[in-house]
Amino acid sequence: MSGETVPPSVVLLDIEGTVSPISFVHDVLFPYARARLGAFIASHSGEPDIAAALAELDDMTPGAQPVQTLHALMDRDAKVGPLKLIQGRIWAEGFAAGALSGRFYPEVAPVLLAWHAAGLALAVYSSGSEEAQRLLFGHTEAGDLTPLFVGFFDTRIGGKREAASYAAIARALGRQPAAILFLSDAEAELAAAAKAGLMVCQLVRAEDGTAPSAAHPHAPDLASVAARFGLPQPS
Ligand SMILES: CSCCC(=O)C(=O)COP(=O)(O)O
Ligand SMILES: [Mg+2]
Repeated sequence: MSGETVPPSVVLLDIEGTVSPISFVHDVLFPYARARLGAFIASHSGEPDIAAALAELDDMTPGAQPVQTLHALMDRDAKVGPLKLIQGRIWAEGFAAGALSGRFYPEVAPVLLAWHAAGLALAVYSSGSEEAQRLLFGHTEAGDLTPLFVGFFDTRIGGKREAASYAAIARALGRQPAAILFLSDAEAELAAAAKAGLMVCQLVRAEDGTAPSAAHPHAPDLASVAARFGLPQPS
């Protein structure tokens, strides 16, 4: 362990660019949802959560067709609740049909299993909806990894660039912020988490072309995070 004195007891994980390649999210998941938005809305608009999401979209762009608004939000990769809810519901159908499965970097499942076996608490914080997070971790090549996690947090707890969101996650987990290590590829998210008192480490994935931050420690994969923060390695 270099520099750090007390190893974390909780690891909080981002998804895109941290445990899953950006290309999987942008070239597989997003197009899958985009191609099905119209049909999904036509057949689910009467469901209360979808009706509420459509009303939120209408507030954003009054009078516009919801599919148009969703396309515009997707074009700028907006991390907003109604889009993430609808994407998650479309992915749920894809996972259920066997058309989608999760893609993770190869060391992720073995490292998470080792951390869990050693008693570390694991949690997820992603812009993807809680439902989508559970689907992804429920359909990995190593099987269903959802039992490894004590919490799945999405932007309903707050934005990922807001320090208050990380303080709220610490409270929800019943832990001190300083006991939590947050892993993300995004510098603005790491800055917000550090401001809330969490330990942070940036994942700089070669496949994603992540630019290393000068402000935070960084590592190329989860095994290197383990080495740096005194966490267990897979056997
Ligand atoms: C099944 S998770 C989908 C990920 C997603 O929708 C997204 O916007 C990625 O955001 P992240 O916060 O994980 O970088
Ligand atoms: Mg990310």
